[in-house]
Amino acid sequence: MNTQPLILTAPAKLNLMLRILGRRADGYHELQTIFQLLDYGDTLTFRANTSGEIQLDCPGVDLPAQDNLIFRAACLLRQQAGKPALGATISVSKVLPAGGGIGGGSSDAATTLLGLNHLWQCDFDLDTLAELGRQLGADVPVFVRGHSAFAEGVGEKLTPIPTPPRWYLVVKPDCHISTAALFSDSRLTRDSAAITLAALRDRRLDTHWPGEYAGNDFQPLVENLYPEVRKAREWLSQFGTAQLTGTGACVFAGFEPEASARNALEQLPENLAGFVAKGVNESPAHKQLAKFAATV
Ligand SMILES: C[C@](O)(CO)[C@H](O)COP(=O)(O)OP(=O)(O)OC[C@H]1O[C@@H](n2ccc(N)nc2=O)[C@H](O)[C@@H]1O
Ligand SMILES: Nc1ncnc2c1ncn2[C@@H]1O[C@H](COP(=O)(O)OP(=O)(O)OP(=O)(O)O)[C@@H](O)[C@H]1O
Repeated sequence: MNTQPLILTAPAKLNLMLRILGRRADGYHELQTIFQLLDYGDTLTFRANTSGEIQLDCPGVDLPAQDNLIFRAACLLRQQAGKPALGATISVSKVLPAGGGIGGGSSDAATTLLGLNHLWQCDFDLDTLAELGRQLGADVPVFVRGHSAFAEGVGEKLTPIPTPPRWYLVVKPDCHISTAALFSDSRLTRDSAAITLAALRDRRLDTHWPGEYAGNDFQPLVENLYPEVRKAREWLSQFGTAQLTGTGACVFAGFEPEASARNALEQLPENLAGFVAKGVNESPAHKQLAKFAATV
């Protein structure tokens, strides 16, 4: 066991496009999406021990510890390792809004699997950790694998895909959207045509990529149910194409250079929250973990 403290960033994601292709017999939906990882996220500090207890300090997440995805990820990993004496203290500095469509809870869970797998010396490979992650949520595997990617299935069939260097302004309207409620809404469009990975790859990686393939099938329904999301998107549209990420509530637009994004952030109306982040092809958590493994 490695008892050194390990500090990792749990990055946010954006869905640069999202198509709902259909509903499976188990109620889950077949999707196509592009996950864009961001160089911005929650900070998790892990300390491993042999107390058999997982202690979590996660201010800002209003849930009993046993429901927190971080706690659930740690317990699932320990169970898979078959070593009940494994323990850890985990403290979290939370910046990603829950119910934002930027995958904060999912990313926290994935980062916990990666961090404790290393400290506890479980030595599970990424395939095993991604499968454990899938049991916690459809968005967890992409954060485990740590690459911006084209995703199919329920979001777990991942093909890494390079994305253009770009900055994003992410805006959070003041509302919380339940992913489960949206997926089960009878008004949701579920019959989009599939696109091919080849079609995406054939497009030049210019600043507008993925161009005509952008868009999000949740957007019309979300904007109907939550007028504040439509207003936020309309405000952001003055700077370029703006769209919903995941099931919302956040909307985003791409910028180049960084100063343009920061300039737009300064003009953000008071009733909206927002942040600027860089789109990256590799997760900051993976980079930090590789550095830690090399130095400790
Ligand atoms: C909308 C996205 O954020 C796009 O990245 C994801 O598809 C949602 O992923 P997530 O939040 O990790 O979702 P989960 O926690 O696995 O599931 C929440 C609920 O959403 C529904 N759900 C989720 C993913 C999916 N492909 N089909 C679904 O129908 C299910 O009813 C599930 O009960
Ligand atoms: N560590 C955590 N951080 C945030 N939310 C958590 C956490 N653990 C459990 N949750 C629960 O998970 C729900 C979804 O969290 P998450 O931050 O992934 O939402 P989201 O950004 O809308 O996700 P998605 O993009 O997958 O729709 C929250 O509403 C919260 O109740």
